[in-house]
Amino acid sequence: MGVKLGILGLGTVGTGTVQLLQDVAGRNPLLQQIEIYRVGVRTLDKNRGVELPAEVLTTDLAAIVNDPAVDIVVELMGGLEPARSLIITALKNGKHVVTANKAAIARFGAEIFTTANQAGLYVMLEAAVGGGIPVIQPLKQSLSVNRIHTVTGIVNGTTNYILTRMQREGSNFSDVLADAQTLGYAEADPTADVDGLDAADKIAILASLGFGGRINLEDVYCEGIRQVSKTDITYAEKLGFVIKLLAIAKQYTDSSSLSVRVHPTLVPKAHPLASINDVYNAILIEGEPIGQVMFFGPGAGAGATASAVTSDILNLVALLQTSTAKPNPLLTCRHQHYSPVAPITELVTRFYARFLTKDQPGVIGNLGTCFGKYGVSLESVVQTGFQKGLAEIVVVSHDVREGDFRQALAEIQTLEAIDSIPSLLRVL
Ligand SMILES: NC(=O)C1=CN([C@@H]2O[C@H](COP(=O)(O)OP(=O)(O)OC[C@H]3O[C@@H](n4cnc5c(N)ncnc54)[C@H](OP(=O)(O)O)[C@@H]3O)[C@@H](O)[C@H]2O)C=CC1
Ligand SMILES: N[C@@H](CC=O)C(=O)O
Ligand code: NA
Repeated sequence: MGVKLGILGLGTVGTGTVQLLQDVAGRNPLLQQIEIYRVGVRTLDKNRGVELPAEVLTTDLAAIVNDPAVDIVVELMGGLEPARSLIITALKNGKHVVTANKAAIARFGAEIFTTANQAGLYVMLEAAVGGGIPVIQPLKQSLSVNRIHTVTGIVNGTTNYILTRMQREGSNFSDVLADAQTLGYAEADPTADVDGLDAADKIAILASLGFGGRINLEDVYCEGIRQVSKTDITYAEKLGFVIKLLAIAKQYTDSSSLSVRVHPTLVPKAHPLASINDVYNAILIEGEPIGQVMFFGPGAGAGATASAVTSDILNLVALLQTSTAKPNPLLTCRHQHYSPVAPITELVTRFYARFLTKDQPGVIGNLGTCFGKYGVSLESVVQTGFQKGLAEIVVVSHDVREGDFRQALAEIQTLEAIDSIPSLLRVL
């Protein structure tokens, strides 16, 4: 047969991809030219939900990437090692690579793309961001004539699923996480989802494509959703917001640096990202001259992610059939420099903060005075609840430099009437 695949991993995404490739009727006819030649797994004695000839399954993944018969290596095992070394070896052996592994690309992208470019090979990663949503190829091709200003995304299905159910049902965080794991959305170690690290990997990749420079992952500010409480979801709702884990990359207008960050954010209910629920992802891209364009779809799960993986395989099959000696510049990743990323203290944004205070006269006045001292102006102040004999005060600020807001909070924390500041969230 035609093009031989060596697939590394037969878990959620690997199984979805094999199922798609084994059921090609009614899909693109080029799929008929693909042979599932080898599939590498950790253990052979698992029920996989797909039928494969015994000689196809192997636990020797090194043999797959070294096998001269393999044309394309499809890395769907996840993790950093041995995924990284297997990808590098595959490239050194002249094989194109398809991967869903945002963790490896965000950390080892420089090494992987340099190796690929030197060998005139492609590394395709549509499944790595937004699951089934086509967003990598549009950024590389259809949108690449634009000057990109901002990329704002809900790019982690697991946390969006958790926040949606917490909001809708008042459910408890850990029960909903268990459901997301059962549904195959979560990473092998779900802390990568919950702590925002998976979203940070993805926004680093999107920023790199959108702004044309590598992103050092350590420069990406990252907060997850562990501290988002039912109380804040309820307050946000009353104030006209929903809470979403947003990944944002933005070009500062007055400098060459970027803001690249992941954090739970209060999103106004009328904003297009506010209605993206469950495992769905959406990526809102703003650029010149296009204006706003939003990509929406399933961000995780076997079938959706298999669609993205298989579309990358299909692109490579088409290239292998029509191949010219020169790589297609719209499919490669060639930038070498790192984009400067500004520290989070330079961010200018609105804030939501919740305070527990003694219930005594003058507390709101003291808060206002302290904020005023650091140039923080308040958009709203509400005192509605009581918790364990303490008054609960919620403020939303106007746009303010994060460093100034934090200085004000540090001083407020020392006020005698302040018990604690249980929540601090940014507002879109
Ligand atoms: N799940 C999703 O919705 C999405 C996942 N992704 C990405 O896709 C990749 C795969 O994810 P997913 O399918 O969920 O992961 P799973 O944990 O479900 O599957 C991983 C597969 O890789 C195999 N594997 C892992 N390590 C080794 C090893 N050292 N040697 C041999 N085989 C190994 C496992 O073998 P065995 O079965 O024998 O244990 C398993 O078949 C990850 O990079 C993930 O981030 C991207 C988008 C969405
Ligand atoms: N764990 C990830 C899977 C897709 O990348 C998520 O929940 O989005
Ligand atoms: Na995608």
